[in-house]
Order: sequence, then structure tokens, then C-alpha cells
Amino acid sequence: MLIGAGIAASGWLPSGPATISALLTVIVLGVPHGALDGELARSLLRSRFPRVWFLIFAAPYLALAAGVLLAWHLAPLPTLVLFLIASVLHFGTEDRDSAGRLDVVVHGGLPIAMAVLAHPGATGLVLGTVSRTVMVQPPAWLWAASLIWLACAATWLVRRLQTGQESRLMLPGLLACVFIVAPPVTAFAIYFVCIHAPAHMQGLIRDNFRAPRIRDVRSAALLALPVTALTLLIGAALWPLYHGPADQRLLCLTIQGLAALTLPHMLFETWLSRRVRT
Ligand SMILES: CC1=C(/C=C/C(C)=C/C=C/C(C)=C/C=O)C(C)(C)CCC1
Ligand SMILES: [Fe+2]
Repeated sequence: MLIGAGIAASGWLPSGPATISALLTVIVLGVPHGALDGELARSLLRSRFPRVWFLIFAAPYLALAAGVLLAWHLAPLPTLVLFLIASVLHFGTEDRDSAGRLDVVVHGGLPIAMAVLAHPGATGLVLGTVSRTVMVQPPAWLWAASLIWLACAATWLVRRLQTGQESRLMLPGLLACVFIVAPPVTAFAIYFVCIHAPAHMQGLIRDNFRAPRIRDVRSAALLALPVTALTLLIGAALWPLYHGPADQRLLCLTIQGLAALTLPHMLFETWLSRRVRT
């Protein structure tokens, strides 16, 4: 709550500092949920490879991330399309309330589609900065996808009401309001830090098999610390490659970096869940 209020308050600062504080929140409080992949890899690999388990985990992970950063550079728009699709899947499947395909699309698509529909100009500028293209509006394909999302959300809403599941409307409803009221980067930071990252951490806290050492929020935060620090160091090393005013530079680096980490993060997750099932 406190974090949410803090980030929301930052929305009233002029846009540069507001963007920077929202992005710093994403980095400091959001990145650790991905860094816990290191802990999952540790429990999986350390008994067999006591000395080199981290290298075996980190080398392909970082190579994939580097590939995504290169893709942003070589083909920004296709990379943006793939990143947004991957984000919908990642956000949607991480949400515990997602049972069917419609749930995944509605929950996962909410942060992106609501930003587009509620603040098209600002979202266009953000996506233009991230893809280093000129965008005063979201591109036509994103408008179309967001309107399709709206139709899906309406269908989903009616189904929930018909089946008497009003309580499941609360969180998405509240989140939609956040995206209407707050500027897109601020709203995204609130979603990422208050909903997405905690859902992921809760999942790992409950999972005694894959993450036996992650028992509560405190142990999760502590175990995430080394890989988070490493990620921030790599991010800082990449800073000189980005140009422009500080807020746009940080925006570009943070979102491109998130995309770069999301690909190995999702592949690792998929691979782990396949492994457990077989
Ligand atoms: C930056 C930004 C957007 C997109 C962010 C995305 C898509 C982030 C994905 C992060 C992931 C998948 C992290 C994994 O844990 C919006 C909402 C379009 C609107 C404006 C700000
Ligand atoms: Fe995530």
C-alpha cells in the first residue's frame, strides 16, 4: 500500500523526475523476482555441479539476454511486438486467477491495453523511446490489439457477473482505475511492484520443492540480493550505450533490459515446469 501510494504520488511530479522515480522503483523492487531464478538454478544444479553451477545457469541466460538487446538494436519494431506478446503471456500466466485462455489474455493484457486506451499519447511516446522510433501515438496494430483486448475484457466481465464471481473483479477493476488515473510508466510501476512481483514471490514461497530456501518475503529478498546486484551492475555498465535526456535514457535501458531478462526468465520457467511434470 505504502509503496503504491509513494509511486502514485510521484505521478504529480513533473514528468522527468516522475518517470525516473517510477523506473527506479521497477528496478529496485521488481528485478529481484526475476533474480530468484538464480536460487531455482542453485537448488537444481548445485548438487551435480558444485563449482560451476552458476556459470552453467548464467552463461546461456545472459547470452539470451544479450541476444534480445541486439534484437532491439537491429529490429526494434518486431522486437517490440514480440516483447508485448511475451509480456501478456508472462503477466497472464503468473496471475493466480488465470485459469483459461481468456483469463490469461484479460489479466496479462490489462497493463498494456489500458495504457494504450487511457493514455495513447504518453504510451506512444514511451514505446517510441523504447524502440527508438518516432511515435506520437501507439502504432495501428497496437490500437487494434487493445480494442480486441477491450472486447475480451467485456466478455470476461459479463461471464464473471453471470457466474456470481464478483469478488474476482476487484483487483483487475482497481488496476484498470490505476491505469486510467496515473501516467503509463507510473501505473506500470505500481502493477509490476505491487501485483506481478509479489505474485511470483508468493508462488516460490509456497513451492517447497523447487525453492526450499525461499520461505518468506525476507528470505526471498535476501536470496535475490546477489543476482539482483549483478543485474544492476550489468545495467550500469550498459548505461553509456544509451543516449538522450536522463529520463528517456533510463526508460529505454530499463524496458529493453526487462525484455532481455524476460525471455530467459520465461524459457527457464517453462523448462522447469515441464521438468516437474515429467
Ligand atoms: C513500459 C511501459 C509499458 C510496457 C511494459 C512492459 C510490457 C513490461 C514488461 C515487463 C516484463 C514482462 C517483466 C517480467 O517480469 C506499457 C504498459 C505499455 C505502458 C507504458 C510503460
Ligand atoms: Fe516476471
